[in-house]
Formats: sequence, structure tokens, C-alpha cells
Amino acid sequence: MLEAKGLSRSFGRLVAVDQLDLSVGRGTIHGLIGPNGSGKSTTMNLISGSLKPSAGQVFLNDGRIDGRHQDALAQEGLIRTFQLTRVYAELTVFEAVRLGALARNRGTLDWRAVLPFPKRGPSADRTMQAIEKMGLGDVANQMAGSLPGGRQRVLSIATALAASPQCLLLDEPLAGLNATEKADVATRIELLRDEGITILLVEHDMKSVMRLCDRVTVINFGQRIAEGAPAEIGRNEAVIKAYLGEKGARHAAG
Ligand SMILES: Nc1ncnc2c1ncn2[C@@H]1O[C@H](COP(=O)(O)OP(=O)(O)OP(=O)(O)O)[C@@H](O)[C@H]1O
Repeated sequence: MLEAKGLSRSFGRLVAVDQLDLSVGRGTIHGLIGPNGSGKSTTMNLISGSLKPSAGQVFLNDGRIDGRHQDALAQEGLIRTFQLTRVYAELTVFEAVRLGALARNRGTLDWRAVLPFPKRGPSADRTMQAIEKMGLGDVANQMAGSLPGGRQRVLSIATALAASPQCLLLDEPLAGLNATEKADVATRIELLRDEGITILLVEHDMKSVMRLCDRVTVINFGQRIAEGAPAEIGRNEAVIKAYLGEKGARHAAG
């Protein structure tokens, strides 16, 4: 479904992503994890079209997509969660989610390009469906900026959902949330998977990664060091070393 082959990106002499192979199966939640600075965000930027690779290829449904603009990728159904923070204050939940639906129709993810809102149309139906699915029906007419942190995160997922993604890239969806909010957002993400949406997830919260992901790829210094089911990854020696350092790994091993 989503595949990277030999994906590389350098910044000057620093190789941030180094010959990375990644294969995300259709309708699965795939975790991309690694220590700080290991190249996760750069990988997401390369896949979502906001950065061009130095080498390698990215495929969506067997078609090559590397180097293509993120608006073009959105049209093909590859969506990265929207960063709407700045506009939230002036929009209701319904309007914020509608941005996703309109963005897909108009072939751009730039919210400025979809304003002012048309009164009716198919995007309004898709908006309501996404709102209901993400459990935001009771706050549809509230100002988006007034929602607590966890629901704002769900709102950004609802906005992406309204754009009818085949494949969704989620960048630390649980960061900064309390335990109850994390559980709520995680449940919503599982719901998307149950709808058949393919999800690539970068997340630091290991407990949630282990609970949510069908498969996990671990990177360190831009290179893949392990890939497998969460349980296998949890006991992989190279992974433990990467996270704890050599000394910590020996200590953990007893
Ligand atoms: N635009 C850039 N210019 C120069 N160096 C960069 C740039 N973006 C990332 N890097 C470097 O590339 C490496 C990988 O960074 P990246 O942000 O992809 O890691 P990460 O795994 O997402 O880190 P974190 O978990 O801390 O968010 C780091 O050494 C970082 O300093």
C-alpha cells in the first residue's frame, strides 16, 4: 500500500534518513519509532511530500509518489493530519472539519484557499459523517479553540478523515495528552483502521504504540534497525540498546 525503498535525505553532511525501507500494509496501523533525532519527522516529511528525498523512492498503491507536492498526494488519498491551531480560534468544530472535506475537493490542503465556505454541497455531508465518527457531534457548533486538548487532537483527526484518506500520516497524535485523553484518541485511531484506512504513526508513547500498532519499524541514525510485531520489537536487543544505550541494555538484561 505505502512503501519506501532506499529512502535517503541529507542535510549538508548529516544523513538524517539513510537507505530506509518501509512497507505499510493496507488497513494496518504501522508505527515508526526511534530515539530523539533518529529521523522520524524527516521520514514523515519525505513521505508526505513536504521534503524531497536525496535518493530512494516512495510508492502509494504501486505508483511512485516521491517528490510530488502534498496537495497532489492529498488528491490521491495520502493525508497528513492538518495543523489548524492558528485558525481554530475563529472556526467552529463543524467549520474546522469542513476544511478537510473542501481541501480534498479543491486539491489543496491550504485552508486559506477554501474560504469562504460554500453553504451546501457534498462536503457538508462528509463533514458531518467525520464529526459523528470521531464523537464530536455534541460540540459541532462550539468554537474549536474552546475544546480541551484531547478533543482538539480528535478534531484534527476528524478534519483529516473528512478529506477521505486512504492513508493517513499521524505525527505524535498523543503528545501532551493526559492518560484519559490518550485512551480516547487511541480508540479513535483504531476506529479509522477498522474503516480500512492505512495509518503510519510516529509516536513516543511506547505503551500506546504497543497497544495500537499492528507492526512497528524502529530507526536509529536514519537507518532501520528492526521491524516486526510490537511484542517482538519490545524484546529486540538492538532496539533496547538504541533506546537505553549499551550500558542500559546490559543492565536491563540483568
Ligand atoms: N531542516 C533540517 N536541517 C538540518 N538538519 C535537520 C533538519 N531537519 C532535521 N535535521 C536533523 O536530522 C536528524 C533527524 O531529525 P528528525 O527531526 O527527523 O528526527 P526525529 O526522530 O523526528 O526526532 P524527535 O524524536 O526528536 O522529533 C537530526 O539530527 C536533526 O537535527
